[in-house]
Amino acid sequence: MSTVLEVTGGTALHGTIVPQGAKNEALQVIAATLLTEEPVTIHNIPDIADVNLLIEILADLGVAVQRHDRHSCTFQAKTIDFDYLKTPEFRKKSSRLRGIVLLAGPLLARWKRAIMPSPGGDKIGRRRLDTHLLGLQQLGATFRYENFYYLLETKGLQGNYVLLDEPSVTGTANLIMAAVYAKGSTTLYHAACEPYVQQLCHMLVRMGAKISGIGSNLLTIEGVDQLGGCTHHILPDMIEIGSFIGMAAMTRGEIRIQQAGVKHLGQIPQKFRQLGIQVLIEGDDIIVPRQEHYQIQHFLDGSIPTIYDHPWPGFTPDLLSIMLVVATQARGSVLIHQKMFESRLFFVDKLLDMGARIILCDPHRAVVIGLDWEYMLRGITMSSPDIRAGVALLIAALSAEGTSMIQNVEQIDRGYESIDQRLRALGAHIRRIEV
Ligand SMILES: CC(=O)N[C@H]1[C@@H](OP(=O)(O)OP(=O)(O)OC[C@H]2O[C@@H](n3ccc(=O)[nH]c3=O)[C@H](O)[C@@H]2O)O[C@H](CO)[C@@H](O)[C@@H]1O
Ligand SMILES: C=C(OP(=O)(O)O)C(=O)O
Repeated sequence: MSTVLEVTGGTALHGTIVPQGAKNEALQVIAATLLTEEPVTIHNIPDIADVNLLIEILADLGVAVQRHDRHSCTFQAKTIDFDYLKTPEFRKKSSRLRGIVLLAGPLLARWKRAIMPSPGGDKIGRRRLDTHLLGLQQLGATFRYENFYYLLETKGLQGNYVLLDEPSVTGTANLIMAAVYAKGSTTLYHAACEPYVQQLCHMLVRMGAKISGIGSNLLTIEGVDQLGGCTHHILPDMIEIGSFIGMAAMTRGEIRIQQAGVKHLGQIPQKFRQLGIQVLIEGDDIIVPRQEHYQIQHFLDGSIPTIYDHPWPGFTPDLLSIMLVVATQARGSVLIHQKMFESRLFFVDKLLDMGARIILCDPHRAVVIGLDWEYMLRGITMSSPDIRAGVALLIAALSAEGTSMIQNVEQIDRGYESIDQRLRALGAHIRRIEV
């Protein structure tokens, strides 16, 4: 048995939707609950497969997890069952989750040893862990590869100056969580500074950590002896918000995205505007009004625009697949350049089958020549290769004429909460079927 989404496209989406809490923030802050023996309560946790799996793994490790409702939990990490980290069960679970790498920093900081297994997550190209391991080494850890994991140990972490190899998001989070207990002062330069890393820092400060430079790529952390409990609220998921903007445009509908955390969205609204989509801001809501056509904006010199990813405050790589699919019905052409990951654009083959005009130049670049509704995409059967390509295909299916079947829905469920149910409330013809 497998789950398939059956989508009959061509219906404009209408109504109001509230974004879920951010997946990538949730993974960081839930891992950070390991840093204290006191209770930490987290609100606005998205009810999605990846986050639920991390919570399950913490419970397996011996953390007391109390669920208050679908989106709130209290975690209390008094002790940890280290033997569990070497079991086949842990190996199996960790191989389904990228966020598992986030346990290394807190475990090392509090218990002086940790395991970093070969993580799961999206298969979207090489995803190296050098920044994590070399950074932790500079804070006084040793590491060696054993079987399916890196074993990290320390006699006591020591503050240091660490110039990160690249501004890795989870790498920065790991180093911050290790440095809060390192002796003396740590400087992290070339650090990732996206809102979810900032949120982690704010939470740690509320727990008693001393961190300055939050929001910049230069963080200074003065080690402390102990952290206490706190309450934390997760931001809205910016990738989900971008996905809803794309759905509104591609179905020629009108959507209000409520409580979107507008000031944390960085370049996202302006990049959609570059595709010609109206993105209106009203208080903390985003409104995408109905538009018959959207015209891609040229660069000032009149040249064809490029939309590419870049570490924050640049444009997130996780929305490029969505920009690409939205461009298929724009007026004009755009080059989509996915710089960070080399296997994320292959899903365009399915869009070609649906009738889109795209030239895949190489694994990183695709030129999209917008159809401007000269004709609609056609519904087909397709498989979701990764979480964001999966949603891009879902957007294409919602826009297309006829019925599409999207297989491998587990990929979408990793990061989007009850997506079929929530889209039905906006008028989509979508149902989840077991085949
Ligand atoms: C669980 C989680 O939080 N996952 C996110 C996190 O993954 P993750 O933390 O794993 O991603 P990293 O930030 O480490 O980098 C992702 C990839 O981009 C490459 N790279 C990174 C920085 C850079 O300046 N140049 C460059 O090429 C890296 O080599 C790596 O292959 O950040 C990624 C980049 O925003 C997002 O796609 C993931 O959704
Ligand atoms: C790449 C992503 O997720 P992960 O890092 O969890 O694989 C993503 O969220 O787009």
